[in-house]
Amino acid sequence: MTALGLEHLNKLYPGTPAVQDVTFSLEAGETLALLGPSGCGKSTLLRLIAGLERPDSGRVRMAGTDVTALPPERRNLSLVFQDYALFPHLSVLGNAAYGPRQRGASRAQASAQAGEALALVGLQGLEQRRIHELSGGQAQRVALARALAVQPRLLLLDEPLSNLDEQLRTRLRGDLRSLFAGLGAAVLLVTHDQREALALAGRVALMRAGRLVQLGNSAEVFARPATAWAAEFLGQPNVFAQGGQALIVPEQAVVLGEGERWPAVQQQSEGGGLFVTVAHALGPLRLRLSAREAALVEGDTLRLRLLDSELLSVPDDR
Ligand SMILES: Nc1ncnc2c1ncn2[C@@H]1O[C@H](COP(=O)(O)OP(=O)(O)OP(=O)(O)O)[C@@H](O)[C@H]1O
Repeated sequence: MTALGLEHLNKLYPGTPAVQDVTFSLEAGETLALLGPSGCGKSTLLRLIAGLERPDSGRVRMAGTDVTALPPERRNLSLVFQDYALFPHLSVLGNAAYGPRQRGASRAQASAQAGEALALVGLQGLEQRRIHELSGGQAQRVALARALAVQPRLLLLDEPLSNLDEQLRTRLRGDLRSLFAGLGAAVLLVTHDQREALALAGRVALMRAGRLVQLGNSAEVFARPATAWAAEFLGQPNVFAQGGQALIVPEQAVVLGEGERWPAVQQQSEGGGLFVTVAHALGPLRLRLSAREAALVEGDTLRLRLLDSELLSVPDDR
């Protein structure tokens, strides 16, 4: 079932088209990551979906119903903010029970739903703690539990792991993936971290200056960026302008140790491996070589061949 449908959404702030003609849909049980640079409109889009902002034009549908004119509390969704926005004066249980209470559940019913949600995120036993007695990762889980306690059909997460250190992010990423898989709700996750998008979401939507540039299966979007800008944003180092188009040279297109000999103009050791810039006819080709591949560098030259079948020709929109 389609949990969320966006149709030609537009939102203009004075001087800034924050969201432009965005259309896509999200199925129940699916996780989609919204990815893009700072200021591209990710949070605005989330706020439009949540009902915290009204679009200038376009429609938001949830489970087939037009909710464009409905306030946030009537949309059957939960939003987890970047800073969690927990209530410091309430206990962990109080925070998690807040949503169900707001929606009219009895005290006992709200506690039961909160308890279930806290168990889902692995916080049993901490129900009576205050927020300031928690670690960053635990606070993040309380925010999630608070969102889950109302059993929403749609879960919106705005950079949920951005305040955590790298180690904790990696651990929570794994937890979130299995949590989402068991939830049955549609999940829309805003991030600017590509690894997070890949780890958590089946599909990725790539946004630039208010517009969707590409939307598709996560692995597919990373393997086949639709444009030169998308390729560079996703971390492809080798994107060359070529007759109005752009040529992407992915790692798997480069065969080392055979073919023509090229100058290796810059070499920098890095953790056993080697970063090399090769002065190729296409332009400076940046390669990251393993220790074994680095042995193929002969003084200041390197032989390599490009596999035509692995090269991608895309519009140059940089
Ligand atoms: N209330 C507002 N009034 C005016 N302009 C705004 C407002 N909110 C956002 N903008 C502008 O709209 C654009 C999109 O902002 P938005 O916060 O949606 O981007 P974002 O992709 O979420 O960025 P970040 O990753 O930095 O959070 C930006 O240019 C921003 O400056």
